[in-house]
Amino acid sequence: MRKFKTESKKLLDLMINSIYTNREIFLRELISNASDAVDKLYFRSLTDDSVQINRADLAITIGFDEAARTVTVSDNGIGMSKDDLDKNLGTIAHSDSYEFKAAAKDVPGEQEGLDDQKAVDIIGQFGVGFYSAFMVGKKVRVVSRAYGSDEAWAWESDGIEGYTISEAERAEHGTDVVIYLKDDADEESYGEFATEYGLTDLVKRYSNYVRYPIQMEVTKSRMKPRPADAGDDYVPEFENYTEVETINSMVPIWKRKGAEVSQEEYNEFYKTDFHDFEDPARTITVHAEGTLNYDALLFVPSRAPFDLYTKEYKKGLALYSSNVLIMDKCEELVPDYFNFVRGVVDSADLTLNISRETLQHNGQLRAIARRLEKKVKADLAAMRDDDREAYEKFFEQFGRTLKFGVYTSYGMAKDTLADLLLFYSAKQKKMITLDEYLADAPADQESIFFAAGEGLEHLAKMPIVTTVLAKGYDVLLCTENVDEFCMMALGDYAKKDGDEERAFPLKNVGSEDLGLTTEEEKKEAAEATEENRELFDVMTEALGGRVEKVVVSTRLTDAPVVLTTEGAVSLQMAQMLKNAPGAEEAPKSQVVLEVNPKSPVFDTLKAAHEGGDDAKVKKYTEILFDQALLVEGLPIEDPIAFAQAVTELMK
Ligand SMILES: Nc1ncnc2c1ncn2[C@@H]1O[C@H](COP(=O)(O)OP(=O)(O)OP(=O)(O)O)[C@@H](O)[C@H]1O
Repeated sequence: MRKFKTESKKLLDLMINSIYTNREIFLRELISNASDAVDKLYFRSLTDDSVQINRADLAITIGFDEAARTVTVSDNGIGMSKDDLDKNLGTIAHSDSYEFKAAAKDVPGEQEGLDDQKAVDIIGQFGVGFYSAFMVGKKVRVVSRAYGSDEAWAWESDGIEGYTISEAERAEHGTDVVIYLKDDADEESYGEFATEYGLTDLVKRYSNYVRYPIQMEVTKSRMKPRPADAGDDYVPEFENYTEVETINSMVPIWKRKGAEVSQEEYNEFYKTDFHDFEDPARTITVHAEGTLNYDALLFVPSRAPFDLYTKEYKKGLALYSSNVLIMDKCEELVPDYFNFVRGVVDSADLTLNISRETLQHNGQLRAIARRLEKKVKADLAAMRDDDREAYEKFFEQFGRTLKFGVYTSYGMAKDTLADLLLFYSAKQKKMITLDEYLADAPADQESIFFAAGEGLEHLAKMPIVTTVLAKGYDVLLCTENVDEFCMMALGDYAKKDGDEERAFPLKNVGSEDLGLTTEEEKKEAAEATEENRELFDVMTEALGGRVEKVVVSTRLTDAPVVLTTEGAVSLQMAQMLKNAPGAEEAPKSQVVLEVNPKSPVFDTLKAAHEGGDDAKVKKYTEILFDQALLVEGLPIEDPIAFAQAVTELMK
C-alpha cells in the first residue's frame, strides 16, 4: 500500500488563513502553549523526585520591541529537544499536549484557594495553535532548551517553505517564541501587537485567568524627588521608569469556593470585567460536578444597560475552557428573557472545535444553559420572597424583559416567568404578584381582572375599573405597552393549593365578559337594547363605522357611556398596532358603545329621538363617543369638532 502524501505547504496555508477568523488570538495560543509547557514541568516535579521545581518560580514572560517589530513569548517550562522541535513544530496537527493530557489526568494539585484543582490543566489538544503565529508574523523563531539538557536549539520558519533547526544558546530550560511581525499593509496594521497597550489588552482579554503569572516589563510614571534647593515656584517633574509586572489575575474568581470570596471581591470583579459603575443586584455561583463539570459566576445588574431594549444589545455569558477565553458572549447560555444576566461559564469538558471559536456539541451548552436558567429563576424567586424592596427595583429595570419573554415565547416560558411578574394593584395600591392577587381575592372570584392604558392614576379612575373595584374585586393596572400582549400570552394563571391547581383566566375589564353580571341582569339589558333598537341604530349610523353596535350596558354605575370591545383586540392594543409596522394588516378591534341606562343622559337621548330630533341624537352621540375615547386615554379623531360641539351646548 502507498502512503498518502500531504502537501504540507498547502496545509500550512490553509491552517494560517482559514482556521481562525480573528488574528489577535495568536497571543492566546502562544500563551496557552507556554502555560502547558510550565504545567508539564510542574507535573514532572510531582511525579518524579529528581525534578526539583518550585512552583512559585514558574512563569510566562512577554517581551516586545516596537522598533524591531518583534513579540516574544517565553516560558521556563519543560522545553523542547531538537527532536521535539522537529516533531511538534514540524508536523502540523501533531499535539504532544493532547497525549500528555490523557496520561496526566486527575492528579490533584495544591494551588491555594482552588477547590480540588487538578495539578495540570493542559489547554492544547489539536496541534495547530502554534501556527496561528504566522497570521501576524512573517517569520517565527523558537529557541528551546529541554529540561535536564544542556543543549538549546532554534527552530525557524517563514511559514511558507519549511523550517530550519540549528544550534542555539539558552541559559535555562524553557522556550522563547519570537514573532517577527509582518509589514503593515494598506488596511492591515501589525505594529500594534508590539506595543505595551496592545499586548496587555490581549492578555487581559484572553489569558487573564491562565494559572501561571504572565509577566511583562511595563512603563510607569513617577514624580521626581524634590531638589533640596527648590524654590517656591518649583513645579514637580515626572519621569518614566520600567517595572516587571504580572498582568494576568491568574486565579479565576469563579473557581474559588463561595465561602472564601467576599461580596466585595465579587462586586469588584463584576464592575471591572463587565464595565459597570454599580454593584450587581445579585451574585449567583454554580459549581457543577457530574457528567458535565463547570463553574459559573452570574450577576444580575442593578441597572439596565442603556441599550438593553435596542437591537444593538447582545446577550450572552463569557465562555472559558481551562481558564482561556473561548467566546466573549456565548448567546446560547442564556434565554432571551434573562438576557440581562452577565457572567462567566468555565468548563474544561467542552468539545471545542479546532479554532476554539465555536463548540462542536451544542448539547453540552444546552445542558449548562438549562441548569443556569433554573438557578437564575430560583435566585430571582428568592429575592422576590426575601427582599421585596430589592426585587421591586429589579423589576423596574428588567420587568419588561420578563414580560416580553412571556409574549415572544407565545406563553411557552409562562411556567418559568409568570410567578416572577409584578403588576400594580388598584386595590392595594402597590406592586403585587399574581399569587398575591389571588390570595387576596374574594372566594367567589373566578377571574383575574386587569385594565390597560396610560398612567396609573388615570386607569384607576376609569369607570370600567371603578365598577369592578366597587364590587370588591381588585384590578391590575397595566401601563406598559407589552403588558396586554403579555396577559394575552399568559391566558390564565393557576393558583396552587397543595397538590390542587385551579386556573384563573386573565380578563381585560374593557373587552371581555367579566362574569360579574347575573343572567337576570344580562336578560334585562338585552331587552332594553331591543326596546331602544331604533335609537341605537341612529347612534350607530352617526358614528359611521367607528362602532360595531350600541347596547345597554350592565357594567356602568355613573358614567353615561363606555367603549368596550369584542374579540381579542382591545382599544389600547388596536392603538399600539396602528403605530406598528404592517399596520394595514393588523387586526382591528370590534368596538361597542355601551350606554348606561341609569344615566340622565340616556333619558335625554331617548327624549330627543322620540321628539323626532335625530340631529341632536347624532351630535350628542359624537360627543359621547369622543368623551369615551378621552376617558380611555386615547386620541380623538377631530378635537376641533369636539370642542365646537361642546361650546355649542353651552350657548
Ligand atoms: N512553549 C512550548 N514549550 C514546549 N512545547 C511546546 C511549546 N509550544 C508548543 N509546544 C509543543 O508543540 C506542540 C504543538 O503545539 P500547537 O500549539 O500547535 O498545538 P497544541 O497546543 O498541542 O494544540 P492546540 O492546537 O489545541 O493549541 C504542543 O503539543 C507542544 O508539545
